Amino acid sequence: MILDVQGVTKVFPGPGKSKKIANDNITFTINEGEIFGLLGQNGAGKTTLVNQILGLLTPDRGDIQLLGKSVLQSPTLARSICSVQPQSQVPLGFLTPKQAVSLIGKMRAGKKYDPKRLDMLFEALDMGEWENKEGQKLSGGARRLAAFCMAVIVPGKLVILDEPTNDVDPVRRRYLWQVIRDLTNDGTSVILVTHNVVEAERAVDRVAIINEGKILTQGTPTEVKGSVSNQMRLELSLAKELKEIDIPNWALSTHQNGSRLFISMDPSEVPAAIEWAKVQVDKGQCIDYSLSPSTIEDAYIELTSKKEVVSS
Ligand SMILES: Nc1ncnc2c1ncn2[C@@H]1O[C@H](COP(=O)(O)OP(=O)(O)OP(=O)(O)O)[C@@H](O)[C@H]1O
Repeated sequence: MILDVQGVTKVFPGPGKSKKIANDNITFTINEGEIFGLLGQNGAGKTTLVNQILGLLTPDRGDIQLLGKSVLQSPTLARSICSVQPQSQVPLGFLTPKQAVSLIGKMRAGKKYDPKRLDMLFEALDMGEWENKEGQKLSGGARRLAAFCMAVIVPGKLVILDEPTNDVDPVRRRYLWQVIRDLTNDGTSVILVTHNVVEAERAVDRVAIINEGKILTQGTPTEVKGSVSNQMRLELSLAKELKEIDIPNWALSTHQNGSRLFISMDPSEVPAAIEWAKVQVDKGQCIDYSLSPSTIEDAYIELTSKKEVVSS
């Protein structure tokens, strides 16, 4: 086991005399070679948790062990075991991605630094057009990829990636997921912090959904899908001017996000759902629709809207 988080609680002072429980009795473990997703909305408590794993914050209760040693007793432990890509952009200034990544590589590995790994990473992520450009002149996506390479040029046993695909184009996202998966082949473990549940579903071995400081559920994507795993979902793009839409009685649950309406149903209702969706398009109520098996996003919405503990 690479990481063992047991009952971690972190409370911050809030406005006045109030308190903010950022992490509430969080427990999970990560095995060698595993990609573990930490999913949660803004303010769920993900960064607070990561900062405690890195020894940058001390838990009020609980313990965190890296490779069997407590981070609390040895706050500098994380430096030798973890590498991190932070959520915020890394300022490259006048450095080119190549200079920045090789600098980090030499700092971490010293004489053992192998420049061939940089070439391999840049090639795998198709970074040729940016590698010798000044960092401050690069797009957000290019800088994000450079920051990823800085984190993994000499990867620790645990690599923590906070929203690594933000601003990255869809083609390079795919390359990035492949590089992340390749990292695990030699036993490196990865924590992927994200709000992008759909992407996470494809990439992770196990996942925990965190909401208001608590882990609501954790397991493989299939386990986490749980109750929704046998459902289908209809997604509608509603017409802009639409105020209300009558929800059909076969709907098991609905969720609206801006102009996107999601309706879950039993698979036996698929013909009725298609018929109903066509009528909505004909009436101009919606622009288009799609039907798919329920995803981890549906489970996430169901869990976080109930705001109750399902398992831990
Ligand atoms: N130093 C602090 N002092 C007071 N409150 C804090 C502090 N750091 C975090 N919080 C609060 O704790 C809660 C969890 O914050 P955290 O940054 O861990 O969430 P997050 O899941 O990482 O969010 P995001 O996805 O937006 O980065 C939030 O309500 C936040 O306002």
